[in-house]
Amino acid sequence: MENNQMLGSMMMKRFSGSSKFKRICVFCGSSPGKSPCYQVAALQLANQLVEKKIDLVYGGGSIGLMGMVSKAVYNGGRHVLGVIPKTLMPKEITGETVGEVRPVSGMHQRKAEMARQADAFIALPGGYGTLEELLEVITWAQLGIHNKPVGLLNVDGYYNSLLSFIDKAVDEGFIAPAARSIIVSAPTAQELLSTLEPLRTTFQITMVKRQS
Ligand SMILES: CC(C)=CCNc1ncnc2c1ncn2[C@@H]1O[C@H](COP(=O)(O)O)[C@@H](O)[C@H]1O
Repeated sequence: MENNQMLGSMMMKRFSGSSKFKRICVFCGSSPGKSPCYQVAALQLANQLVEKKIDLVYGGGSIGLMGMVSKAVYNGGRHVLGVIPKTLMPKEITGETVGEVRPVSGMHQRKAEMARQADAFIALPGGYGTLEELLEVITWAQLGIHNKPVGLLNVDGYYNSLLSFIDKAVDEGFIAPAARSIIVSAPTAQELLSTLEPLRTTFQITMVKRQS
């Protein structure tokens, strides 16, 4: 496709409210969090995905914020893919899942499969599991293993201390300044998605230019 044709179709998609992203991987807490603001943010993200016709890939399970996002995206008519290690499949651990469930052999395979299936990543508030998943996709971006945008939904400043820590790591020479920009943060789902969209667009244009 010619560059100007491609730009035209991108503009059409932007005005029609749909997205360049087909499927986004969401990392989030298996707990709901204490403040209702986290659950509200999870539902707002789900609504944005539905509105922009974006499908969901996530860690499976119906508990906490994971359950809220997956149910809302599924009920909104989008495809939901839950990638679950066989050991976590018993319903008493992850609860009743919605949509398509893909069993994998372990936690490492799960992350690789979630990353393979998505064309961007978003982390909502969560605990160790969410942090581990987030940091891994950032590390993979730094190593050039993927070039998919990574967004942090910084609900009510939940991730302020993580962002300050990353800035300190840059100041202290442990993270390259260029690698700081891998992670994009915003306080609302709407802002985050509109910040992530052009990142992928820019990349695609670069790819087209390289190929032509
Ligand atoms: C035994 C137990 C605690 C089960 C929790 N059940 C779970 N079911 C599915 N995915 C999960 C579960 N716990 C953690 N994860 C993964 O780790 C993240 C959430 O971990 P956390 O709550 O932030 O730390 C999710 O994005 C998910 O991919």
